Amino acid sequence: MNPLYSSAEIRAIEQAAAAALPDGALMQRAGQAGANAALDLLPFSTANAKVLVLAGPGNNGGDALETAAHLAYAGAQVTILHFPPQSERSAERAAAMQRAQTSDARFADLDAAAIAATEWTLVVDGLFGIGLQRPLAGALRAVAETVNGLKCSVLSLDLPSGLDADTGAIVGPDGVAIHATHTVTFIGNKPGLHTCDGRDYAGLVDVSRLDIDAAHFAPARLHLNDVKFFSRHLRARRHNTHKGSYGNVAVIGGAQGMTGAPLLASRTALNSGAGRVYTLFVEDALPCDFGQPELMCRTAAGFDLEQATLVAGPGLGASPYASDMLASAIASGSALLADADALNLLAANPRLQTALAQRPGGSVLTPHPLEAARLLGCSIAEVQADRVGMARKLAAKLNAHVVLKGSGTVIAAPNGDAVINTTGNPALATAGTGDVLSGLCGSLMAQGWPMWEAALAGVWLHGMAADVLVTEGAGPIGLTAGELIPAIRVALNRMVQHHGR
Ligand SMILES: NC(=O)C1=CN([C@@H]2O[C@H](COP(=O)(O)OP(=O)(O)OC[C@H]3O[C@@H](n4cnc5c(N)ncnc54)[C@H](O)[C@@H]3O)[C@@H](O)[C@H]2O)[C@@H](O)CC1
Ligand SMILES: Nc1ncnc2c1ncn2[C@@H]1O[C@H](COP(=O)(O)OP(=O)(O)O)[C@@H](O)[C@H]1O
Ligand SMILES: [K+]
Repeated sequence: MNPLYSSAEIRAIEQAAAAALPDGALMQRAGQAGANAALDLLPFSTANAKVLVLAGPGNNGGDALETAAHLAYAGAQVTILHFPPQSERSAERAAAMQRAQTSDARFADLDAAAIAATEWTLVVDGLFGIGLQRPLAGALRAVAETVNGLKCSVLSLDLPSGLDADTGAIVGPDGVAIHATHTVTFIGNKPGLHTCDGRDYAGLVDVSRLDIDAAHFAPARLHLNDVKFFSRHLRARRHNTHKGSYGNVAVIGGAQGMTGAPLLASRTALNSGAGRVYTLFVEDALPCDFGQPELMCRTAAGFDLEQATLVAGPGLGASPYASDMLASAIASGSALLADADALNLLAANPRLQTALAQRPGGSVLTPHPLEAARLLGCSIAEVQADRVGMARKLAAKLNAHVVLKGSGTVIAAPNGDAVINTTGNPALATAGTGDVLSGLCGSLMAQGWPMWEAALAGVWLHGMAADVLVTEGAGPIGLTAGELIPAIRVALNRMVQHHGR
């Protein structure tokens, strides 16, 4: 089920596994896995391949030296740029060094200009792994910047050097990281490869467990999103059903000048299967959504909030009336998703936060990083520096299922379970896509999905729809939020056909 491990967990697994193995076995296996991944990226005639191997001062550098020796034995022209430790730190690294020295790999003290002057087939990045403690500086930084300017493939060992394995943030301040096209990561998969800057810097990720016994892996509390987590709720429709069988959604929003947001959320809710959808306006209601006349457009005043799953926030505004409506939604017994302005109103009102946290059934919150920062009373940079930690913190604080949006969306439950999503792309970086997501999650909740699974499936489908549209050429540039809606409908129906019972 795609577990993700923190660097502390990886070190514990590594220690336990190493204790039962001959000295250096894990580094040798890492080197073999690195070489296999590299060979996959080289032409069949290895002798023509020019490979630059960057070997740092720690054990990641040891993995690189092992990799270099294997590639040299396979016939590639290997050049090693070695950053030696102040004193050799481990017997295993020393043994790796010896193997590299006795191979045909060439050690060369290349500066940035010399690196840039050669046409490399591949660069293998073994500067730093999970032991990085500060930003890359001096010669290391210059090498990383030069490599980032090359056109060839770049394979990072364990993780792109300069990236934080736990958070996916580039270690700073003002840090740089190797921009890899491929990463082979060792022992277990790592959250930092999949969120924040991780997706941009890691490229295609492959996990090599180094043949470590499964008994050494404790159950993880963090996973990559997987259809298996929610597939049992993908149900084929029974013939003997009617609109009342598929739930009601009421989207609460639509202040003056912001009527588009609740319409996008409402249209998505309808097109993803909710039986009836109400669009509730806190100011003057539109008479009808002429593009989707099935929606029931009403003023929020007088609507019985007990009769629908509530999606509060799209275009809600910050008026006292909007705040009162949110308070009523929180006080209702209906399932509740809060997005956008509802989150800003919550951030500004500790009493609403207390009421939300005390809801017996909990709630779903879908903040982007700025909304999360407001709710947590910190900066956007602090949220982005630890997206998983901050999503968990917010989930615990507000007793809610939190969807922290952005590249590698994090879904966190109040009990600390968390998932990083793998679908989606920068086509989604456009106005209104968040409204589509809130309507989709609300729709699944109205159709009886538990909040956790609705959030996982909603985020998955939303990203999948964007991925399909990009494959078809409708993005990433210029995709509009409304185009996601029919693509989500197709993706959902396909998933039900494939997995539903
Ligand atoms: N020990 C083992 O048995 C295994 C280790 N593995 C590899 O070892 C890596 C972890 O090794 P380490 O703990 O040695 O850590 P790293 O190799 O990531 O680097 C740590 C070393 O770099 C120095 N350092 C940290 N940041 C620096 C910076 N910005 N500038 C200059 N120097 C800096 C540290 O003082 C330390 O000497 C993993 O990522 C993985 O690649 C794998 O070989 C699996 C087995
Ligand atoms: N670069 C990106 N990669 C992947 N997903 C993205 C990216 N940028 C935005 N998204 C997704 O798009 C949606 C944007 O939501 P939000 O910021 O609330 O937009 P809006 O308020 O305009 O609707 C979220 O689901 C977010 O995860
Ligand atoms: K690395």
